[in-house]
Amino acid sequence: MFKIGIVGCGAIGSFISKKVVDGTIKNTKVVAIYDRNLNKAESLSELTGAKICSSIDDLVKEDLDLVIECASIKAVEDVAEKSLRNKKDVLIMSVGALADKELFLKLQNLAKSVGRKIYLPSGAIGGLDAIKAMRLGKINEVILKTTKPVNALEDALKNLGYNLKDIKNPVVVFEGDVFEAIKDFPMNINVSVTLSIAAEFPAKVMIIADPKAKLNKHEILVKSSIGTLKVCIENVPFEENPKTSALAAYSAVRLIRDLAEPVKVGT
Ligand SMILES: NC(=O)C1=CN([C@@H]2O[C@H](COP(=O)(O)OP(=O)(O)OC[C@H]3O[C@@H](n4cnc5c(N)ncnc54)[C@H](OP(=O)(O)O)[C@@H]3O)[C@@H](O)[C@H]2O)C=CC1
Ligand SMILES: O=C([O-])CC(=O)C(=O)O
Repeated sequence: MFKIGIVGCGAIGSFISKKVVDGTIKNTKVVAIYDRNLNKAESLSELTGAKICSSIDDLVKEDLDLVIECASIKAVEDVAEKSLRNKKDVLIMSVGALADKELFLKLQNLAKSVGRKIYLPSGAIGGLDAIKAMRLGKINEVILKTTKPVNALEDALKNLGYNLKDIKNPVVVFEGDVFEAIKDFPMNINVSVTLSIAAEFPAKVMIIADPKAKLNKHEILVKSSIGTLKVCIENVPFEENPKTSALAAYSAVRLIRDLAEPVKVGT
């Protein structure tokens, strides 16, 4: 039995748990969970039978094969470092944290020294298999254009001083590099950091708030010496958390399921 622990019992944590319980992820058990919101941890515990831990320290001491971070950028350092130090592999959803190069290198070196893995799912985007192969040539440009409904960007837009009622037409609310993008939109643009890590090249990012949009759209352009990649993905958002595309959770489920598969398809 493959034993997992989950930090963050929101949209993604709940979805992964459901897929363990319904057998989509086979031979797996959710053993331990932690969320700063006890109510959310309690409903996931009812579903999975998992132990509710009182802290991240508590959770990483359990007998686990994999710890899944699906909480927030701020939680990543603690979850990943403590999981690795306790000899557990870790899957990170809040990949935006790794825009901090020092943190990225620290975790990478730690994983190497303890012989464990850090998994970064493709999340809400696609095409990373091709981009990783292109990286073996020369990458010249990486662009991500993300269009989301206004409510999906609500928290970040309010912090940036936008009055949401004034947005009547699609408006460019951000244009700049990946490092600034994730600072301004920490809950919306983790994918720009995943893309940049796969390409080993900092993405240029544009974010558009569209009051008529119903889907989270990510358009990727990568130019390289091997060829040009264009990917456009239009994701259905989660009802419980419209900031998050359902594909992000499906991507994590697929990654966990594939860990046990004898055949690996895609780069
Ligand atoms: N890689 C990718 O492609 C994608 C990544 N994401 C990221 O994945 C993460 C999970 O997303 P999602 O499930 O939709 O988020 P939710 O907000 O639905 O769930 C996150 C849960 O984690 C809790 N939480 C947040 N910080 C901590 C902490 N430090 N310790 C313990 N619990 C914490 C939250 O509590 P509270 O309610 O109190 O905040 C909430 O219950 C987010 O960081 C999101 O930005 C999302 C989409 C795509
Ligand atoms: O789910 C999405 O469409 C992307 C997202 O929120 C993120 O990358 O943070």
